[in-house]
Amino acid sequence: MDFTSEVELSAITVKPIAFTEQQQRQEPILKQVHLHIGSGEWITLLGRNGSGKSTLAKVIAGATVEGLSGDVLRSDPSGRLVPIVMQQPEAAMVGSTPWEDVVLMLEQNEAEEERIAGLAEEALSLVGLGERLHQPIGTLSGGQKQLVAIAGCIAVYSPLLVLDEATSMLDPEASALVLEQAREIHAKGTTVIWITQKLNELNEGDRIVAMQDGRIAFDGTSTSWYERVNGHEGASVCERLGFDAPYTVQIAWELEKLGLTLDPFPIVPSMLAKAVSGYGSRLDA
Ligand SMILES: Nc1ncnc2c1ncn2[C@@H]1O[C@H](COP(=O)(O)OP(=O)(O)OP(=O)(O)O)[C@@H](O)[C@H]1O
Repeated sequence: MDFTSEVELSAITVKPIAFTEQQQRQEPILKQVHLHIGSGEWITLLGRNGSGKSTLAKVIAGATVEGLSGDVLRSDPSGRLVPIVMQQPEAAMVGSTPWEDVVLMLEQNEAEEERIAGLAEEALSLVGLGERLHQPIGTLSGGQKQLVAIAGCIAVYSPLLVLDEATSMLDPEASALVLEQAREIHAKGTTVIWITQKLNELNEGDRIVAMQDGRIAFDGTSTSWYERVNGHEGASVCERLGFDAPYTVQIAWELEKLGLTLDPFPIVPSMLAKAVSGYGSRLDA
């Protein structure tokens, strides 16, 4: 496939659909959103309930969004819709088994008929469902259903993958597995928009885009997301936007208060362990 997945949003505004007089007076769902998504980027899109994340995801995916104004530029000349992996994958599933579901998705995307069976099997094996190709969908766990949805995106070579709170209904183990699969697909070159409210899903080097009241309130690195201006409590963007930082970050902040600044700032437990052990060896020297 010879297309890339650059997306450029300029002055995007989405007004609520006016059903009632009260809704007519509502604030726009998205207000003057400007965003450039480069090919191969990983973007973690954060925001509280109702901040506009799903609406923005639909705009990025190229879905029809009523009340939309502004420019959406996609470098994919086919103009085809980007599949969105949702919170509840059942809603988008059409097949009765993982294999059937991915085959139907390939057919919808007009894949070459003789390649369909092989592509479906390959994509499902890639996400670890090679042994469950013909297991009834209803008997799969929530995490396995999400993996079927991801396999569908892999099979149709979507250049852009949008996952809208794909782990919100999953236990920690299944969440980690789904996130790991998305990270692997990204490592192979796919652009990924990972929508979440869980800060323990952030990683070093992620670009964070945070929504508040329909606007982009922050666009920067995961490190600057947690950076406390002059070390003051409550002065990070994370705290100002009302998010609870994970324990790793809270420990790093506590150490900062005691005068111990860790470099690089730890986002995940393994980084904290490494930073602390490095500090210990400096003390020994
Ligand atoms: N078609 C519509 N007409 C009127 N209001 C809408 C419409 N679609 C969404 N909204 C409102 O716009 C706001 C943003 O919705 P959106 O689903 O984008 O938020 P979100 O950040 O994804 O929330 P959540 O995390 O709860 O899924 C919400 O207050 C929602 O009720």
